[in-house]
Amino acid sequence: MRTGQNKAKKFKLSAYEQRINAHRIDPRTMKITWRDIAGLEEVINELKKKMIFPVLNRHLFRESRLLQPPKGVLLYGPPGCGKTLIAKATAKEAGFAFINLKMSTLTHRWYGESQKLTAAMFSLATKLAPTIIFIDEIDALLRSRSSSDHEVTAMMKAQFMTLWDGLETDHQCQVIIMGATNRPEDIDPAILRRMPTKIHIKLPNFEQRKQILRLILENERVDPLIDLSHIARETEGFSGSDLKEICRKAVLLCVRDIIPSDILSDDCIRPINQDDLQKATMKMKESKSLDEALDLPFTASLVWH
Ligand SMILES: Nc1ncnc2c1ncn2[C@@H]1O[C@H](COP(=O)(O)OP(=O)(O)OP(=O)(O)O)[C@@H](O)[C@H]1O
Repeated sequence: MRTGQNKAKKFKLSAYEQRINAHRIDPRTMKITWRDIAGLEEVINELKKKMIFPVLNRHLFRESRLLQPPKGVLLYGPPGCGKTLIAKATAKEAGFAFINLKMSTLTHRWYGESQKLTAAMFSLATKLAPTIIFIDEIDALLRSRSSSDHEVTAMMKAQFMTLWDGLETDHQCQVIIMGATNRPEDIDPAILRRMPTKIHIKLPNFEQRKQILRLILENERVDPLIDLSHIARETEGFSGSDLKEICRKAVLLCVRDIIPSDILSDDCIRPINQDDLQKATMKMKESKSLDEALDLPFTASLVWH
């Protein structure tokens, strides 16, 4: 398969394209595959059917303008539920070039700069096609238009849409914008129309939480008596990212048991047991309720306490 990495070498890139190119990830070096995502089979199947299949089999749809892959896909839902994971795995599995940007990468205090970066993003993606441009926090710029819009923002939004429509006209050009947001209600309706495939990635339910826990602990040493159903029941309202943090905290409990012994053999860290997972869950609950009390968006704490 000819990947974006190979193709990029064949093209001369402008200075602005090179700046965007710094945000490109070669699908061959990407580690994430469908196997790294638990509980989202329906989402994966929808993406395979609506996006990957038509791009990889474009010869079948050459004559039809109606059977083209969408030029835009919106992934929306609460933080930490796998939107970025899904976008990366889609690019990896399909072998598409992947440009991973935050909206803030394109915005510059000088409109001229923003305009050139936006144009470079589209031109680089076209050169590398098939390409997924993944834009996290897509609502940050492409919010509903209002009279309070800064003139620069309004102009940039207009330019973005014009270039996007240019892709639409060239129906053989395989560039797909995948936007992610926690606030779909804030996105400009004109932008939403350009993303006909909208996928809601919700907080995981009981079964999904169990599957995520199983996957995260797959390669860890765990006590065979561990009851993941119990932890899944205890963690209603938790995201995949929260569950990962619980497992990380549980591993830290095992490590803490061996400190300060100094000579360590491979199997000196005991397996994670139910008690570790339950203690870690309690810690996470406390930390989440503190964040809620302070009205902070929850971010997994990186400090063990
Ligand atoms: N369904 C899942 N299966 C396996 N791991 C998951 C799943 N959902 C979340 N995770 C874990 O949570 C981490 C964060 O997920 P990700 O960055 O994809 O969330 P996101 O929805 O893009 O969040 P944000 O809106 O904050 O950018 C992942 O790296 C992974 O470890």
